[in-house]
Parts: sequence; C-alpha cells; structure tokens
Amino acid sequence: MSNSDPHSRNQVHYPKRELAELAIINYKSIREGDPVTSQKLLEASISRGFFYLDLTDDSHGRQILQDWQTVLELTKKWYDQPISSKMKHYNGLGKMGYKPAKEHAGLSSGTRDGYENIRTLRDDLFHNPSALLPYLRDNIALYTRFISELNTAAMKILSALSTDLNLPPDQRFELAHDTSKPSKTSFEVLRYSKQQNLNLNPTDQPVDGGHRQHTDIGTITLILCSQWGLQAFSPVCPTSTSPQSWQFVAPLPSHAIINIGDTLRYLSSHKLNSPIHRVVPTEELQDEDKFTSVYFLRASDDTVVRGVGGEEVRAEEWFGRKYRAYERDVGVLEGEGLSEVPTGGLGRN
Ligand SMILES: O=C(O)CCC(=O)C(=O)O
Ligand SMILES: [Fe+2]
Repeated sequence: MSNSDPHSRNQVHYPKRELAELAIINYKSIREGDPVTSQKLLEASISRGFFYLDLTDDSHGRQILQDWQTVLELTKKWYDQPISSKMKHYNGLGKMGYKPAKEHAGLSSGTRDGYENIRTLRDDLFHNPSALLPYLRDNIALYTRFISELNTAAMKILSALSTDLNLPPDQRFELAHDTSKPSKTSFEVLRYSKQQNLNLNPTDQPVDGGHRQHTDIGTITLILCSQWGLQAFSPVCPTSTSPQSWQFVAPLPSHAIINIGDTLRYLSSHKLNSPIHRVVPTEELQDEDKFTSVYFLRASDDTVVRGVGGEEVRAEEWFGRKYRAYERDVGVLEGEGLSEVPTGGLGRN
C-alpha cells in the first residue's frame, strides 16, 4: 500500500477501527478535465457516494486549506461565548444562524444530538450581508473567497459527473444550481462537545451525543475535518446480504471528504448514491471538542425532483421535510409514517 493510502496510514494508529475504503480523487486533475480521474469520480459516486478530494497540488485547493484554518480560528472564538449570547442568533429549525445542541434526534431512540451549528446561507453572503452574523460580516472578504472556492470545487465535481453520465445539455446537473435563484446552499461549522463521561455511564443507557444517521439533503457535500467521528454505513445497498456495519471515514490531512446528497441521487435517477452516515463520539477525542466545516451545495429552491416513492418534490420542500424529520425521535417518525425521510428512502431510519 502506498503512503498516501488512507488505510495503511491510519491502521497504524487505530488498529481496531473498521475503515471505509474510499477513492482519492485529485482536485487538480478534475480541474484539468482529466478523463481517467473523471471516470474514477463517477465510479466512487455510484458505489459508495463518498470519496476524498486531494487538495494538495492545486493552488485553489491550497487556498481552501489555508482559509479553512482562519475560518476555524474565528469560529472557535465565537463558539466560546456563553450560550445566552449565542442563542440571540437562533432563528429556528433549519434557519441561518446558531443551532444549540439537542435540537435534533440523537444516535438512538430517546437521545438527542451532541452538536451546535452555525449556518451561513450563500445567498446571504452574496445578496444580503446585513443578515450575516457580525463576526462573519467583519471578515467578509475572507468568507467570500473561501465560499466561492468551495462552491467552485463542488460545481467542478457536478460538471464532471454530468459529462461522465453523458447528460444532454438541458439536463446537466449544473442547470439546477443557477446562482441567480434562491437556494438553501450553506456553509456550516459544527461543534461536537467532548464526551468525557461516555464510558462511565453506570446504567449503560444510551446517551445524548453525535449526529443521527441520515443522508444529506442537497447535491454535493464537501467536508473539512481533521478529527475522527464520521462513519459511513456499509454495505451501501440496503438489500445486500453482506454483513452490515458502520465504517469510520478517516480524516486525511489536506483532503476534503465529499459525499453525494439525496437531491443529486434523485436528479441522477438514483444512479448516484447518497450514502447513509452518522457521527459518533470516539474515545480518543474525549478531551477535545470536534469541529466539522461543511459546504452543502443544494439545488435552487424551485428544482423539482422525484424523491421517496417517486413523488415529485421541490428542493425547498425536501429541505423543510428533512429538518422536521431530523428533529423527531425515531419512534415518533415511525408513528407519523415519516421514517423514510432522514435517510431519503434508503430504508433505514
Ligand atoms: O460532522 C461530520 O463529520 C458530518 C456532519 C454531517 O453529516 C452533516 O452535517 O450533514
Ligand atoms: Fe451529513
């Protein structure tokens, strides 16, 4: 195995963790339109729906990595204020601004999630800066550059996939992402509180924490994270007879983690896979909070797709339905006939 192989590299430190074997896609090659890389990208998007994007040997990739560090520093500082100050920026479920922990269901029935979130809508950044959180507005040049680069990366991936799938010009995925139309595209930074008491729970009851299993709502998700916790469900096909398991997605330095979301699965007539994933607290991280920075590229609000059960749904409506479902406990969702929503119809809630 080569040195850049995520499995050989991480097995040394985490021998007991089952790892997801994901393809590594070189961003520079995607930008240059290399057909071999593009084919590899398509295969990864059809199979796991998860892959790494190597940002190292491209100037735009390096700019993303550099700006991410500055954004993280600013965000960590913001998170360190008292909850009462942060709650002034809470605008409700699925809205821009601050989200406190426990708003969504947790990893198992009866528990709640373990992360706070700051959501910035791309539309606010470009068209309505007065709606931004003040610390973002004070650094608007940085955020504009960073989010523009993240958007370019996500759009390059979409465009390569449209070409790989030989889509006719009027059905290319890019067309559903017209930036002159409103969308729920957002940049978010999640903070998972450290789980210091995880293994000291005397009753062995499930505890609050992590991020419930779900599929993402939009088209392309680009994750920047240097800490463990993200897991992908395997096998990807719910009807497969091979053993089911959760596999860790190892954080690789200087690589983004990309996954496909529901809307792109629907737009591709279910050819591309929108993988089920979750975040679990891990023992090694109990002395520090985990931060995940994510760009969620989403189709414009008026995009119509055939979703769960083949019925038509607007992208905006799918967003609202997912958030209402994320909030509800698994048992409640079943009672309401909504258990397919968090995983986009992939059969596990
Ligand atoms: O925190 C992570 O690693 C992933 C977060 C995630 O899956 C999400 O916000 O949709
Ligand atoms: Fe997700």
